[in-house]
Amino acid sequence: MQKTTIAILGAGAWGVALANLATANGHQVRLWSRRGGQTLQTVLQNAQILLSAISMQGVREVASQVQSFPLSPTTIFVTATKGLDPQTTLTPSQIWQTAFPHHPVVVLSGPNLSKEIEQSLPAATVVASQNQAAAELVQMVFSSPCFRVYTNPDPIGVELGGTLKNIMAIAAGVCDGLHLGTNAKAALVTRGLTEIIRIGRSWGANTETFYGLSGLGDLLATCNSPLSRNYQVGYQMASGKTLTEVLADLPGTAEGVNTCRVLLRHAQHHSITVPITEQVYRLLQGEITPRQALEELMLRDIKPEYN
Ligand SMILES: NC(=O)C1=CN([C@@H]2O[C@H](COP(=O)(O)OP(=O)(O)OC[C@H]3O[C@@H](n4cnc5c(N)ncnc54)[C@H](OP(=O)(O)O)[C@@H]3O)[C@@H](O)[C@H]2O)C=CC1
Ligand SMILES: O=C(CO)COP(=O)(O)O
Repeated sequence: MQKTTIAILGAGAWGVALANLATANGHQVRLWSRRGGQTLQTVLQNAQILLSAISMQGVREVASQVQSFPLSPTTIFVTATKGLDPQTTLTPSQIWQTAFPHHPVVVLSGPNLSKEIEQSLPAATVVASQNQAAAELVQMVFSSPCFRVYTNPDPIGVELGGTLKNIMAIAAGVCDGLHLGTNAKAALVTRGLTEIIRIGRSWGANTETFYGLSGLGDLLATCNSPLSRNYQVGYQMASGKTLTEVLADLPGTAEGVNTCRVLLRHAQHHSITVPITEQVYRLLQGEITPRQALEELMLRDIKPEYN
């Protein structure tokens, strides 16, 4: 295929892994981070694709910095961040689309623990956009024998799957840290998916998307792997550490901590029932212990499975 010039913003674990995938396919990749040597303007020059793998906390600020530089009108934006903006509850793709209303925006999300991808272990992901041609171009850029990329027409569903599973991964870490067994874990992950779908639908996402790679797929990966930082937050809190202690030693970003706070506000505002998110929130706030969170979930009013 034709070689593409790609600017990747964010040189953390995920930005570097994605840069390596595109470089291995022969594309010209420039990586930017606020600590790096190259200026943002240099990195953006002639970029056909601008991929953001910035942590949520920096997305709005970086999007506004990018607005001050000239870009080709056909530049495609790709967002790989899994979070929600604390001030606006916007998703990263909504932030990029608002800042660049005339450019195609593609969401890249899936069960993609970067440490495994760096080892060239096989993985699959999803690129989702309302602009099919843009999604197909990004699919070509990243596809390889060890990285299988699917397109999807539901960007908000794909993005929310990756974002909301981080809260469930914290809960799954607690479940494993307390040694509650396989039945408990299966119940938690399944009810977690129900909660994700309930929230996702209120955002206009398609239910079907959450049964795919970016929903169930990422939920399974993150809830079952000690490589997940979000899982580690829950696991280590269940072993008695405080959130501050866990975060002090955590390599990289655990977006679920911030997402949980933002989401709870959104759920309360829209009257959405989010029992797991609520308990994870209270645990992160230090209001309850992991055991109390478990009791709260087990002792809720009994009800039909679906309503
Ligand atoms: N790692 C993984 O397995 C995966 C991660 N993701 C998602 O990708 C995103 C990044 O994750 P990951 O790479 O692991 O995280 P890291 O913590 O490793 O890297 C975060 C990156 O964001 C940058 N950043 C943070 N805040 C700002 C800011 N205010 N302004 C500019 N840059 C900023 C950091 O810059 P600096 O180094 O200067 O601090 C760094 O380059 C997260 O949303 C995560 O959920 C998605 C899929 C897989
Ligand atoms: O999103 C991820 C895997 O798909 C990475 O999970 P963590 O951010 O919990 O490490």
